[in-house]
Amino acid sequence: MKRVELDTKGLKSFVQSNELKEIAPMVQTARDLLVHGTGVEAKMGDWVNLPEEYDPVEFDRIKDAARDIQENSDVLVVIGIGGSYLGAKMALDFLHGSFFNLEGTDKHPQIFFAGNTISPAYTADLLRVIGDRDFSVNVISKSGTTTEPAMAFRIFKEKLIEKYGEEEANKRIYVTTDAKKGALHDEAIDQGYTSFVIPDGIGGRYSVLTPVGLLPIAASGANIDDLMDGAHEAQVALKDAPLYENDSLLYAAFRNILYRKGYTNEILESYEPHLRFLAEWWKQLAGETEGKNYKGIYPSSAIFSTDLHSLGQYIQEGMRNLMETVVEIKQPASNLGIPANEENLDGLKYLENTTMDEVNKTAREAVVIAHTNGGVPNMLVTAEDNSEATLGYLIYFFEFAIAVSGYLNGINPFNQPGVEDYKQNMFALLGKPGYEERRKEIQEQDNEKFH
Ligand SMILES: O=P(O)(O)OC[C@H]1O[C@H](O)[C@H](O)[C@@H](O)[C@@H]1O
Repeated sequence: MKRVELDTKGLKSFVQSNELKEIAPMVQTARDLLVHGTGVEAKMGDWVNLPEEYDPVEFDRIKDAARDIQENSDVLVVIGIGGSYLGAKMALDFLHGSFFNLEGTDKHPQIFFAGNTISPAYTADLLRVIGDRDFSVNVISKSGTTTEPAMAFRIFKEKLIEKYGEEEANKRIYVTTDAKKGALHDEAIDQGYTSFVIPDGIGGRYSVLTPVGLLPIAASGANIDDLMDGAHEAQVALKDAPLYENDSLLYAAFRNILYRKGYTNEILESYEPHLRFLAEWWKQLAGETEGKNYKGIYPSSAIFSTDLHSLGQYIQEGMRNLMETVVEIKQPASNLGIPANEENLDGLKYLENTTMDEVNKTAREAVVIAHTNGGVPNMLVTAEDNSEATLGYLIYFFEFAIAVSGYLNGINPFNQPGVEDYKQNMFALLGKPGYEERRKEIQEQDNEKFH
């Protein structure tokens, strides 16, 4: 068994073999563009070989920094947004479960995330939760100029300086940013912050296996050597294997066959709440890679069985433009039996010889039958366990499939021009110097009323 496998039983009545045969050569071509670096913006495909090309010296520096943080901090605040946030958060939840921060141990700090919102309430709440405890900050921004993390960095840097004075505060600031340019890069040089590099050839949503994810993951006590080994296992298994022996390529092929048949929304689901952020990370990876030229599968997510009680009605009987991809952990970190109860007032006696995991997996089987019968095609991605190696493999599996999907649909998988519009408007409305013209345009638009 590979660490991650694709099960397509839930596609039987939706996809014909000839359709897979028809798309096969196009999928192989898209993969070749990615792997041979001949596709558009190929320079951003360095993550493909990252598991065997990452810098071992910086990797050891990350582990050293993680140890320092574990020794001198009760809290680590990770400041970043988008690809500079979601990968680390996803990994911590996947590896450590839903209550990592509440299981206070002296082995690792609590790890909180800031700078992924402009909410003063969220930020003030976090400042209050930290209180007067010892803390460090890892500020992450590839561009070094994104507004949300920059605002949060000012706030948490001020708190560090108030608590420790500038010299000690500077020792508690870890920067992950561009190797050569950007406001964060320049400040790190000026102030002597410990800093790590986001490689030029790896964009934010593909950067979780760079220092962007590795420092927070290492600080949590997880084994980043195993993480990279798992990603390397995936690179060996997936990079060159032909379509029919390549579950990542098959996932790309099937989701695109379904997309072309009108299933334009993909819901990534899990029956494990601690995989909620796996879907959040995947939504940026898929949505920001594919949503271009007014095309692309819209990525959404759900946690079952919880959301079967809220979204179940729509999925069963709403518009038939949905496909579902369930991510399931074969060997969950824990399992529980159903306690015996003589009175059996709840009628659960029939479950007393099963475990919660058996019931959870049976629920998934039952839901797939109901939803496929209702006209919703289903795929199942099975991950062996919630180990670092399996997570590394899973990250590579999805990054590879989504980038191939992008090339398959003739778009640039590595840019994100569409995120600039709102930023220009925000800067104009906030009165940022240089945006006066844009501000005037917006005000003129405002004056146009329906007649
Ligand atoms: O890492 P940064 O440069 O701060 O960018 C953080 C995020 O913001 C950008 O607007 C893009 O939407 C994302 O692709 C990126 O991950």
